[in-house]
Amino acid sequence: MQASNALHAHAFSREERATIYRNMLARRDVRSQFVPDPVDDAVLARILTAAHFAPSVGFMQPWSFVLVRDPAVKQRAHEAFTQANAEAADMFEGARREAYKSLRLEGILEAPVNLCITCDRDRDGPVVLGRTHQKAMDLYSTVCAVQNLWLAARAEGLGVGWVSIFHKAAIRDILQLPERVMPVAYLCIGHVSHFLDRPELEAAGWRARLPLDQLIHFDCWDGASPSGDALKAHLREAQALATNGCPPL
Ligand SMILES: Cc1cc2c(cc1C)N(C[C@H](O)[C@H](O)[C@H](O)COP(=O)(O)O)c1[nH]c(=O)[nH]c(=O)c1N2
Repeated sequence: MQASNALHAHAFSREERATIYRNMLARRDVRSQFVPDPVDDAVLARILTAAHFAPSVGFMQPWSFVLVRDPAVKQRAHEAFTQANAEAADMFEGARREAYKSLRLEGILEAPVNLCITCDRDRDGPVVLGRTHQKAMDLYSTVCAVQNLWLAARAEGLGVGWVSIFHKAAIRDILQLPERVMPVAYLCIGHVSHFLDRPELEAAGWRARLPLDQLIHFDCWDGASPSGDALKAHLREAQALATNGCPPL
């Protein structure tokens, strides 16, 4: 009993854990459900703070945040999306192309706030602890900041939609980013009429969520584990709960 108490000493309470999992399960990529109500600066400050407290390689904190509220800038971003999206549609064949064209893949003009999260590739000089052998670690760190913001926004009742169908050069040009600064995520942010209970691409029949138990490997890619079946049973159970929006507790 003592050992068990010690094991759980640092865990959040069951209720708190349920809330954290609910946050992750209820987060959605939002494109069509934005409403025009403005986003309060205090709320924006909170979700940006969540982003800023993300992990980063060597504590590099390579991110910056370009907040876009000017309709003219949004308009330019939307035009850049429209051009890239037409090119994207042509990359798919036949029925898949038609299906692609029917998808809504951005909410740039409707979302009251657009936010580009960038990565300054030189922020801590040429040699960064933890990034010595894999230069992309600064980009991965920036994506951690994106995810923090996305989850905090969901907790605040704000929708976030990530738009990546752009030529990077177009976003760079529109936002006048310096050469060393990479646009990592262009996000549309705002209050929503509602949140969908599953991914829009799943609901549209574009792609289904994969079974997690088939994505687990033991010790190496083709490895088997004597206790693997037990873990896989837990995974199936947890995924079934999560699929129904229930915290897997
Ligand atoms: C790096 C990256 C880039 C994009 C996305 C996500 C990520 C992580 N997603 C959102 C994506 O389609 C969505 O996350 C999945 O379909 C799963 O849905 P939920 O996020 O769970 O609602 C996305 N969605 C979209 O409509 N247009 C886009 O350009 C992109 N780009």
